[in-house]
Amino acid sequence: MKLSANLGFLWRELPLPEAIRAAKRAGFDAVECHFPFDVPTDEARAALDETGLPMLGLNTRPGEDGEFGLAALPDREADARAAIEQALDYAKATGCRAVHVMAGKPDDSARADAAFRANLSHACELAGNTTILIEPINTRDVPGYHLATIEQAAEIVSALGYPNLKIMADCYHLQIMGGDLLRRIEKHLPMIGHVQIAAVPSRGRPDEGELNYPWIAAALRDMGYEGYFGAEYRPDGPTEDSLGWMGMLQSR
Ligand SMILES: O=C(O)[C@H](O)C(=O)CO
Ligand SMILES: [Mg+2]
Repeated sequence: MKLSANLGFLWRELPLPEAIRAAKRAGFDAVECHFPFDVPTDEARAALDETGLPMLGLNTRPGEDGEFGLAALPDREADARAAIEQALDYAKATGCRAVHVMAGKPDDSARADAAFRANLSHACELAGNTTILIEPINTRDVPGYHLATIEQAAEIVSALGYPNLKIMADCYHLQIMGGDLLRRIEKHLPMIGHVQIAAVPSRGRPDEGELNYPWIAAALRDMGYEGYFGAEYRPDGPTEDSLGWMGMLQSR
């Protein structure tokens, strides 16, 4: 299994270039991050080139004061598109493969849906070779988030019809929002651009909690998933001390 370190949660105390180097030392095959925009692109790029790790993804900026994305906020089209353009520019300058367009927590869900689809279309048309990801996020952690289920994400991907629009299937969120992980991932497999993992319910290291990731990873591989598994969990101490689970997945 190919493993990616999510540097929004792992080694988050380190500057991004140092976190990339730490991920390499620990044996990860790739990295992904959340909001790298304060780090000059040439510094991030230099660490990626030096380590040889691909950067799989980054997020559009979340907005202000507890906002969790902008793309589904009616009347915020200019802010949402500026965030998309900033993320795509950063991705292109660093060779990052995907941009996760964060939806946000709108008040009016019908207008929100129209705004989200229009902003995603804009993102897909600008993106070229960069993949655009949308991620269902559980509403226990983020009440009011516009995109909460894989079924909702699949309907949007299918309706918009862009080949570079994919779903980020975060097993932590999917398990909380209905479970039945394997069947639901298998049903939507051609639309899935990336998979993330963490324990449920703690969001701790993937060898804790109610999900059996070695088994899930082998089942996903058998059904044809060839991508990486992004470790997006919160270590309960230094990241290096939390990595005992890696061998269990790498050997599958
Ligand atoms: O929270 C998550 O699961 C994400 O993957 C994310 O990118 C939001 O920061
Ligand atoms: Mg995630």
